[in-house]
Amino acid sequence: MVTLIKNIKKLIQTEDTPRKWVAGKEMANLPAIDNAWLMIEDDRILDFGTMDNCPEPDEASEIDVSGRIVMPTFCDSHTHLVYAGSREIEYGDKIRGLSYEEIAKRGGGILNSTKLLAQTSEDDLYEQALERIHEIIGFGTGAVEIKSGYGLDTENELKMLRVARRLKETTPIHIKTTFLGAHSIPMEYRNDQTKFVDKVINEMIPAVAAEELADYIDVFCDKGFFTVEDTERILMAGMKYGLIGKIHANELDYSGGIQVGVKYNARSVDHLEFVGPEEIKALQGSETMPTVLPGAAFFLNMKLSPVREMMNAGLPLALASDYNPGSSPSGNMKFIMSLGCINYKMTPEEVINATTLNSAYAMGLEEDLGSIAKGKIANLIITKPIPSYEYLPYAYTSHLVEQVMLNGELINLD
Ligand SMILES: N=CN[C@@H](CCC(=O)O)C(=O)O
Ligand SMILES: [Zn+2]
Repeated sequence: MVTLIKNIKKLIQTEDTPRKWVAGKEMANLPAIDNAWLMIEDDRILDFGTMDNCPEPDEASEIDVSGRIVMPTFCDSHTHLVYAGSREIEYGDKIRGLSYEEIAKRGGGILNSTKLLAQTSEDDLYEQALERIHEIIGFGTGAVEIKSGYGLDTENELKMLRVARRLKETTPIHIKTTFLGAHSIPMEYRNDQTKFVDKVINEMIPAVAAEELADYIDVFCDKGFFTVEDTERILMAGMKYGLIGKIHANELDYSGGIQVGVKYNARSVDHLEFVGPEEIKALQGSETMPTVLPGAAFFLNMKLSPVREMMNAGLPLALASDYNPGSSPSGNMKFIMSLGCINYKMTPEEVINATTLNSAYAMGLEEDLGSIAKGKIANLIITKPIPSYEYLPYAYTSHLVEQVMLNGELINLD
């Protein structure tokens, strides 16, 4: 089946030669074509160009999008969107002055979600997560990474990852899964953290691998959570089963998480509030995507990651939502772009690069998604009529996504 999208006001993030990512000063450039057409065959992009050269295929369904911008869907490379219930009670505690770490020390935070998850059936968990998947597709997300990490025992970690697999089988969004058994230390292991790490390595990882439930392996390598040594052991164990690293690093301190991630060739290191010259040096020349989570820093009112320093040092940068019940209860990537612009002083071009091509790389999907290029999967956002692409992060609470196409098919967003 051929589809021709005509009269596109601006087609953005176009590519003639495929790039794996955009780095440093290049992030300020956003390739685009004014007054464009885009042709799709089945689920892939066939070709694109300017309207003065628009093809007239015999049999094609045509979509006229006058006044609208077309761009690749967002790739959200860091979420925890399979979770049970919510944590708005803690939200009140935070407002009254407790820090994220203090709440965690008391057995709240992640462990609250662990308790709820254990009481929730797999079917119920699936229904809750499915609603979030529909929500984020409506926001224009076409690919999402989903972590486990609220199970913290083998049975419940598997439950989370089976739900993620079922979402992959039953929805059109592209899903990558990450095993995050080392997300928090359960209360009963607080006096013997090594024993818990042993359990992750000897029991959980083999069980996850036996069912082929994960693409990546993650560790919360930070102050009060897992050490560099723990992280190193878990990464090595996961890599034996073909799992690639994707590390929670340097959210709460200079944890060494970035260095250990790079050492084991992690796909990404994420959060990155605490980044100095040594961390930047470690990332330079590596294949690891620095990924910042503006939603979590905003919601927890944290120190901001030095993104300008990283980009000035020639690094690429991705942004993701971190959709989760504790530190970022939103998967709205357009709002993430706005936070990137407002709080981190990134330009609209930089945030679009960070939420499309670079975040596709951060989840291993850059060959298929993240830009408008011949042969890539036709995952597209068609905006409402808007004056410019800068208007997207600028109008920070307006819903500007009119249609979403996934795998060449328009999605019913009702
Ligand atoms: N920082 C660690 N993990 C999550 C938070 C999970 C939670 O609080 O439920 C994050 O990425 O922000
Ligand atoms: Zn996270």
